[in-house]
Amino acid sequence: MSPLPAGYRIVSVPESRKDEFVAVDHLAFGFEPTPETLAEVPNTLEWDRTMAVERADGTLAAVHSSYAFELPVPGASVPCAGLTWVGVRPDERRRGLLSAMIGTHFERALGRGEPVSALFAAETAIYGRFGYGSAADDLRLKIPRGAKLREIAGSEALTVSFEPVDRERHTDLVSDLHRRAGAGRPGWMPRNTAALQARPVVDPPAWRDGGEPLRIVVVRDQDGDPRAYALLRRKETWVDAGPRYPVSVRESVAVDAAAAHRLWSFVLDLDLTSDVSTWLLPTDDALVHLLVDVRAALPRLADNVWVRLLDVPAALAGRRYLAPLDVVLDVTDAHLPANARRWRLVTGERGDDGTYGARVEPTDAEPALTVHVRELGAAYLGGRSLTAMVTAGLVVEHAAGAALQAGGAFGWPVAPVCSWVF
Ligand SMILES: CC(=O)SCCNC(=O)CCNC(=O)[C@H](O)C(C)(C)COP(=O)(O)OP(=O)(O)OC[C@H]1O[C@@H](n2cnc3c(N)ncnc32)[C@H](O)[C@@H]1OP(=O)(O)O
Repeated sequence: MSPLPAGYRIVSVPESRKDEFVAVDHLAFGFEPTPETLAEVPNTLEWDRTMAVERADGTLAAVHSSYAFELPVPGASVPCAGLTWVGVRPDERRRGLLSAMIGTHFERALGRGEPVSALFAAETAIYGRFGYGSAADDLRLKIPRGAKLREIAGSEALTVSFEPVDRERHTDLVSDLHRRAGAGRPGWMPRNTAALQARPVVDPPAWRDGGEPLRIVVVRDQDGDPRAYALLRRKETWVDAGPRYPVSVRESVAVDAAAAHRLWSFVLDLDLTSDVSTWLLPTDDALVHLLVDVRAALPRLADNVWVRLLDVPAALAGRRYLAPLDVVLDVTDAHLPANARRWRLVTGERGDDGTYGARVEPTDAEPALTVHVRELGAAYLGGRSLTAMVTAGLVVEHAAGAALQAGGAFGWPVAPVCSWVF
């Protein structure tokens, strides 16, 4: 992708070089965890997927790693390299180190048979140039205490517990409910290792920003089975008019509407509090529909997961489509030339769930759409409209109506999101 400075080379990083690796990331991100935090937070790196740029003197100048994920996509899931821990020493910036690492990352992911890569972007300007497209938004709300919810039958019968988070007791509960609540949602990345499963329930004091230790609200049915949780903390705040504690929700999930109603009825009515801030909710979360006055919750969108199609035909054939489609796409991709050509995507028989699989083959036929691999990545999870991209001038439509038809097939009724940052 771009040559490294003379004497620099890309190397694998074994666990024995963990301290060197982590030190580069701390320099790049400008933070230094306390020994207490380091001891408490599990290291999630997969060492056979952890790489660095080494200088001629053997020291590390830049690092990255990836997770072996299975990315939920519309109606299916595909192997995915979850790019993470990208950092370049501040005194080595803008010399092409990231570009070289991205080249290695693509090559290794393709070698492992991963047709897709995904990431959370520290800054939005970084990854589009490498063909990653912003594929989902998440919703952030700041809901006034006591906000009214629409009534949902069955909510009253559910019980609620509120307790300190305990890693031993709550890891499995959170993992299991997270998986169940997100089933069928594109982008809902499973936390597939013990270290990743522990992440949501660890709570070193340095992460509390003056708030209380992490608490968990659990909603259970009459049999005692968990149906929803919220991980949250309150921050003691007194003003002349009285208590005004803000509540910050780290993660919340519910397996059905009654559980969501019971959960939010409780969280929105905690004593001493003034408002509840949510994080990384899907844009179609049940809460949006339950709130009587969603405007008062000051909804705000932020870019969520970014997706890069590494192997275009395998990636496009790896998901389902909402409508029959026969379309020729002229794909542009400056970094992975094997993708840069015309592809014919043809859907097959309608499946039992009403959706369609597809085969994707090279063709010389005239294209209906010219699309950069970045925009294809953005549309891949079904949450971005190809028609809107034509309107914005990012996708070129050669045949009238092609974007409407392809967009209808690529779209998906469940909004994509990843509920946690990897
Ligand atoms: C998935 C994740 O882990 S996200 C975390 C990313 N890490 C961080 O944000 C930590 C702090 N920043 C860094 O470590 C580095 O500055 C990085 C990783 C963002 C960039 O690394 P560099 O080695 O400087 O990038 P590199 O020199 O390869 O730049 C490639 C191109 O991207 C551009 N670029 C790189 N970073 C940025 C940025 N933050 N904003 C805008 N453009 C950028 C460069 O200008 C260059 O453009 P050009 O090709 O037109 O000349």
